[in-house]
Amino acid sequence: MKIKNICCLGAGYVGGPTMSVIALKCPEIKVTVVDLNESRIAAWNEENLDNLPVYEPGLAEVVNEARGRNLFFSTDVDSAIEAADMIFIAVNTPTKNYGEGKGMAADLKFVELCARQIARIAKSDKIIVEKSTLPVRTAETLQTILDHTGNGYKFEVLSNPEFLAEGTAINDLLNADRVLIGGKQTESGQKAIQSLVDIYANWLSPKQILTTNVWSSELSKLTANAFLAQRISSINALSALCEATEADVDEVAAAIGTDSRIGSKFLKASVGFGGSCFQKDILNLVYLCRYFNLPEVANYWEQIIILNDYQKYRFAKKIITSLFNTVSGKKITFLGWAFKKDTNDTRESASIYVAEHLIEDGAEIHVYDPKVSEQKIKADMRYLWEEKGLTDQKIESKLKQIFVYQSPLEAAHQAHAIAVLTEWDEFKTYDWNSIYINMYKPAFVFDGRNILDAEKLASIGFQIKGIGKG
Ligand SMILES: NC(=O)C1=CN([C@@H]2O[C@H](COP(=O)(O)OP(=O)(O)OC[C@H]3O[C@@H](n4cnc5c(N)ncnc54)[C@H](O)[C@@H]3O)[C@@H](O)[C@H]2O)C=CC1
Ligand SMILES: O=C(O)[C@H]1O[C@H](OP(=O)(O)OP(=O)(O)OC[C@H]2O[C@@H](n3ccc(=O)[nH]c3=O)[C@H](O)[C@@H]2O)[C@H](O)[C@@H](O)[C@@H]1O
Repeated sequence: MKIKNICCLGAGYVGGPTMSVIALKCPEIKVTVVDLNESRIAAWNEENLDNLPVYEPGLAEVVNEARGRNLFFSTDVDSAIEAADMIFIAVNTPTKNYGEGKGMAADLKFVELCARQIARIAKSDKIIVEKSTLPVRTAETLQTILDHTGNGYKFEVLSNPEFLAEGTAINDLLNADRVLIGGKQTESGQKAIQSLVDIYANWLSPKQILTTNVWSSELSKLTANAFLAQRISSINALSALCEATEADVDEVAAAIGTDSRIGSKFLKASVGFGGSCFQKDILNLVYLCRYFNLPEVANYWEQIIILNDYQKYRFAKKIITSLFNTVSGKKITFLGWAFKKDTNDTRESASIYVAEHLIEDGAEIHVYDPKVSEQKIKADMRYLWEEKGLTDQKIESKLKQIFVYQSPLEAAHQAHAIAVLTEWDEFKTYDWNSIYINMYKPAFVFDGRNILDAEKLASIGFQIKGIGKG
C-alpha cells in the first residue's frame, strides 16, 4: 500500500524532527504532526524559526523547506487521525512516578490514550507505528485496545524505534546507521512493513533498513540504549580509578578504542550521562527483567544507573572537598546546563544533580548556558525538589541560591570555582585570562567534560581538575 497521508501523535524532540525529515524527503506524502500541547504546536508554527520548540542544528532549514508544503503542525488530533493511512505514536513514555512499578516501569498511559483515540476516531484501516520507546510486547497491548475498542477496521501495528541522538538529530535521520522496522510475520503484517520500508527508501539504501519481528524490534531499542549507556558508565567507573592512580582516562580510552572490537566512540568520560532516555530505558529494562523473574540480569543492568549517580555525586563532592570542605556562601559558576551540547534539552541533565548537592552544602550556583533559559533551569530544580517532597517555602528559598546569566563572563565574575557541565564548543574559545583575573584565588576549574586545555589553564594560574585525570 502506498502511503499518502501520515499523522504523528506527539510533536516533541522525536516527533518534530523525524516527521520534518520524512516530509522533506517524501514531498508527495502529507505529514501532519499533532500534539495536545497548544503552545508547543504554536511554537512549531512560528514564523521566526529561532523560536521552534526544539533546538537542533539543521532543523530550522528542514522545517523551512517542508512546512506549509506537505508538513503541518496542528492541535486537531481527531482530524489528523481520521485522514491518515499511517499513524506514528511519538508521545512521551516517562518513568512511572506513582503506583505499581513507581520509579522503574515506563508509564504507558499516554500511549494507551493514543490507541484509544485512534480506535474511536478511525473510519478506515490504518497502520500504527510505535515510534516511542516501549517495553517489549507493548504492540500486543496496542493491538488488543485497537481491536476491542475500534469500529471494526483493521489495524496493523509496527515497531519502528528511533535511534537519533539530540544535537545531531537531523544528521542521524538523514544518514541513519539503520532504521529498524518490526512487524507481524503474516501477509498483512509484511505488507505494512513494506509500506514503511518504502518511505525510508526515499533516502536510505536497502542495507540501512532492517526488518524483524515486532518483539525483536521493541527489545532492540532498550538494548541499544543499555549498551550505549553501559560504555559511559564503564569509562566513568575507570575515571575514578584513574584519579587514584595518575592514569589519564582519555589516554586509556584512546588506547582501548583502537581495538576494533571495542571501538573508539562513546568512551568519553564525563560528569555522568543525562538525557530523557538512558536512565528511563534502563530502569524499564531492569523492571522487565524483574517482572520475568531474572534478578541477576536486572542487577547487572541496574549497576549502570548506580554508577552514573555515583559519578554525578563524586563530581559535586570533589568540588566541595577541593574548596576546603565547604562551598557555603561560595559562588560556583556552571558553564552549561543542557544534558549535552547542541540541544536546549535539560531532562535528567547531570547539572541538576550536581547543583542540588552543592546547594545542599550552601553554594550559590551561577549558570550560563547558550540555549537554556532561566525559567527552564529553575523549573528543573523545582521539579526535583517537588519530587523529593520539599515544601513550597523551602523550594522558594533554595531557588534564591540560583542565578542565571546571558554572558559567561558575568556568570564567572568573582567566582570561587567554575564547573563545566556541558561540552559546548564555545567554552573552549573564551578569554580564560580575563576570567582568571576576575575570580577569587585560588581559582578552580572543574572540567566535567575534559574539553578545556588543561595545560594552558594551569599556566594561567588555574587549579584545574578534570574527570579521570590523576
Ligand atoms: N528525545 C530523544 O532523543 C528520543 C526519544 N525517544 C523516545 O520517543 C518518545 C518521545 O520522546 P520525546 O519526543 O523526547 O518526548 P517529548 O516529551 O519531547 O514529546 C512528546 C510529546 O507528546 C505529546 N503528547 C502526549 N500525549 C499525547 C496525545 N495523546 N496526543 C498527542 N500528543 C501527545 C506531549 O504533549 C509532548 O509534546 C519517548 O518514548 C522517548 O523515549 C526515542 C529516541 C530519541
Ligand atoms: O533513545 C534516545 O533517546 C536516544 O538516546 C541517546 O541519545 P541522546 O540521549 O540524545 O544523546 P547521547 O549522545 O547518547 O548522550 C547521552 C548522554 O551521555 C553523555 N555521553 C555521551 C557519550 C560519551 O562518550 N560520554 C558521555 O558522557 C552525553 O553527554 C549525554 O549526557 C542515544 O545515543 C540515541 O541513539 C537514542 O535514540
